[in-house]
Amino acid sequence: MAVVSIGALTLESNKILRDVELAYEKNGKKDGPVILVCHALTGDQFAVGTDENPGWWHGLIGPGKAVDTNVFQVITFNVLGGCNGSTGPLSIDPETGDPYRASFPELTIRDMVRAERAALKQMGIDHLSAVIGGSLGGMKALEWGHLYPDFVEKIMPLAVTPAYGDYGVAFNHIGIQAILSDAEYNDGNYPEGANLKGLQVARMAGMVTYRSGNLFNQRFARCHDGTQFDIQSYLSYQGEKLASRFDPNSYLTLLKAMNTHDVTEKTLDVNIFSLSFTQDLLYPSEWMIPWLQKMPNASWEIIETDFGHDGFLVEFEKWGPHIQNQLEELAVPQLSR
Ligand SMILES: CC(=O)SCCNC(=O)CCNC(=O)[C@H](O)C(C)(C)COP(=O)(O)OP(=O)(O)OC[C@H]1O[C@@H](n2cnc3c(N)ncnc32)[C@H](O)[C@@H]1OP(=O)(O)O
Ligand SMILES: N[C@@H](CCO)C(=O)O
Repeated sequence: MAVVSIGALTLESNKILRDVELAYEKNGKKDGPVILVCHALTGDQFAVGTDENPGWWHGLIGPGKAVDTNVFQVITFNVLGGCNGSTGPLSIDPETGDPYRASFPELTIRDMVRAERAALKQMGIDHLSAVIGGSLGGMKALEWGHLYPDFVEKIMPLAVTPAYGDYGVAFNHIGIQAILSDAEYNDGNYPEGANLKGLQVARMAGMVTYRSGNLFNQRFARCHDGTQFDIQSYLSYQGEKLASRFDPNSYLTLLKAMNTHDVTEKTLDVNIFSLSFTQDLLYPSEWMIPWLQKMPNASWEIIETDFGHDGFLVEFEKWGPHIQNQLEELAVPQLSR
């Protein structure tokens, strides 16, 4: 696994996180202009992956695709606080020699972006052509524009709003309480192979906000197998799947970071192109667009979809061309095509 070490990081809380590492995936044209891609809550650094194991944006990024790896280098970090190789609750706390688990310090979206800025410096990268990300990744894209407007030419925050709304905080609260009240979670010290019902319920609650009522009604149509409705088995399946691949302490860390993010009162002096998705219950366009209208250099599109919030993970043919057009307008790639 590719990992970059950045040493100690002082967090917004003033706590110091020692021996910080970020795991990453890098693809595309060697020495080409750099695009940073930011994953969502349960994503990871494998945005592209391989043909055998495609990553979550395999349909968007690749040779001749909307994010053309014949032109650009594309880097994705596993987020600070994540559980796929970057420093997070599963990492060893140098103070104790044991994994942090529930003692991992609370993070902000800004801490995550500062860590990535340090990692890029370590990798010898001193300019980004674009930062693209959805959901939590969109919050990071906004934060890149806020913290480092001279380092990045264009930010593309997708399926996001300038802060996380009360509706999102409410569902995060349900998720957090479900995890904390699970005896198997054991205050963060859960045993290997534990059946983490709390994390499963948290994912089920989350799934209801990532899609739309219309999508569920079309897809499941009240079908019943004699024991339960299909939507029930679907949600249970999604809960089990997430609990088998994700660390609950990491999940808590990331939810809390999302809750506190807020650039509502900031003016981002950077080129912004944003996508909102219809029926997004968490990050509605009705909130994002009035904020974008106050920015000096912003444009946007609204994508019609029944997927709602998860629209940024599917139906690339609908919105990929907007991303491609935006990338073609960048200053540097014109020279390198
Ligand atoms: C930007 C980021 O980093 S986030 C991306 C990283 N996260 C992930 O990849 C995990 C989250 N994944 C997803 O959100 C989705 O898979 C998407 C958005 C990528 C695609 O969504 P969809 O194509 O609608 O598929 P969805 O995940 O809803 O459902 C399909 C799964 O449900 C199962 N399923 C469908 N109906 C039922 C049912 N009634 N009962 C039980 N299981 C069911 C399918 O068998 C399938 O299983 P599989 O995933 O093991 O193949
Ligand atoms: N499907 C997304 C939802 C949060 O944006 C994820 O699992 O990360």
